[in-house]
Amino acid sequence: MVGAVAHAPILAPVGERRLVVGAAVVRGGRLLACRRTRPPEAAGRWELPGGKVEPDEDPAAALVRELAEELGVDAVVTGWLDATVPIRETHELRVATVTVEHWTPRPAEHDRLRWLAADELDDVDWLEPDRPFLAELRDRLPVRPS
Ligand SMILES: Nc1nc2c([nH]c(=O)n2[C@H]2C[C@H](O)[C@@H](COP(=O)(O)OP(=O)(O)OP(=O)(O)O)O2)c(=O)[nH]1
Repeated sequence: MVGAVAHAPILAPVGERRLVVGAAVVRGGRLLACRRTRPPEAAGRWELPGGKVEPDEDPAAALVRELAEELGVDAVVTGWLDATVPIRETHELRVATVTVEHWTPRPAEHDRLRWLAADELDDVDWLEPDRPFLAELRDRLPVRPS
């Protein structure tokens, strides 16, 4: 038994992990998805713009900072989705809704941006932790007439 305990993975409980914040930016009824370029194992995968919250940093302030750094836009956080989703063993993802008044992005870290309608959210290869948020995000987007 001692051996089994010694070899158990050390998983930090949700809440003790370092927080990563992602932004749900919606314009014209579509959600912004960004394609990563690094690290190699995540390059080509899609995510919400955002990043790691620094120690003692307010999560909303961190998201505003990340959107300025990554996209060169000035964002306002308007609310948070309910879920908190683990990222590997060390981090956890929360997602906020944001508004961006003047949308003139200068992508500094992503090689492609896409605006996805409700029925297109499954068209890109999202990072795994983002997938549990898609149903709630889809519900917030208008349904397109078929
Ligand atoms: N930004 C962002 N990161 C995500 C999402 N989903 C997800 O699993 N992640 C992961 C990818 C990375 O392992 C981690 C965030 O790292 P990052 O590289 O984007 O953050 P950062 O700019 O603050 O990082 P750093 O390189 O300066 O340390 O969280 C998402 O929707 N947005």
